[in-house]
Amino acid sequence: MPDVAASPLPLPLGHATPTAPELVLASASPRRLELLARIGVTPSRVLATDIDETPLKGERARDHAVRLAAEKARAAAVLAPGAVILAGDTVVGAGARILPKAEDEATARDCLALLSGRRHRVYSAVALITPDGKLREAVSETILRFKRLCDEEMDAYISGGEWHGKAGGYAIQGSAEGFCVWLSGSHSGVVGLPLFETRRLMIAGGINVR
Ligand SMILES: Cc1cn([C@H]2C[C@H](O)[C@@H](COP(=O)(O)OP(=O)(O)OP(=O)(O)O)O2)c(=O)[nH]c1=O
Repeated sequence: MPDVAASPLPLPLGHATPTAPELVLASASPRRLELLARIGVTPSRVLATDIDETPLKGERARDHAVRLAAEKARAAAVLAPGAVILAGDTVVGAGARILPKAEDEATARDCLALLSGRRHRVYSAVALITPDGKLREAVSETILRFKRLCDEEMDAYISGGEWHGKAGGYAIQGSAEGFCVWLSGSHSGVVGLPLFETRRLMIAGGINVR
């Protein structure tokens, strides 16, 4: 009969060690929580941060996403010392422009007009701070092309409200996927947390992930 007591017990998923530090998700985005659950990770706490998300002069979309994810993680680390902190940031870039997070209809409409019939990129950055203070960072880049949108399509999309609070004024996880001719990169990244990069960072940080 095997010596059951001697065999190591599997650690609960999403935990670092048997005396695991708590895992804090530094994000108010419900999408990030749902995406993390898909790789078996349940944070012990969710902490929304309030950082200035204004792009720096001349800042590129990729650099902006990486900087903001790190700033969110650092802000949460101050509030939860000794915890493992995970943060993310998703930025839509069209040409040299960083598109805003749409908080009103006019902004969402401007974003859709810019994205209509052309390619754009979504950068989704993830930052992990471990209790030793080390910051690990990763970013996914996804290229998407939307069909040319007619006025009726734009009006219907705007009245549906899915754009609210979303970078670039759309949510690929909703009806906007019907506008997407193709995408190349990370679907989870576009939604808010690139799961391949996130899982890799967590494993590098000593977190047990499915
Ligand atoms: C492009 C795109 C973005 N988004 C979302 C992901 C992010 O929640 C949001 C971009 O804003 P973020 O600043 O990345 O995140 P947030 O403000 O929602 O949350 P927090 O700063 O507290 O972490 O846009 C979608 O849900 N679907 C999409 O297709």
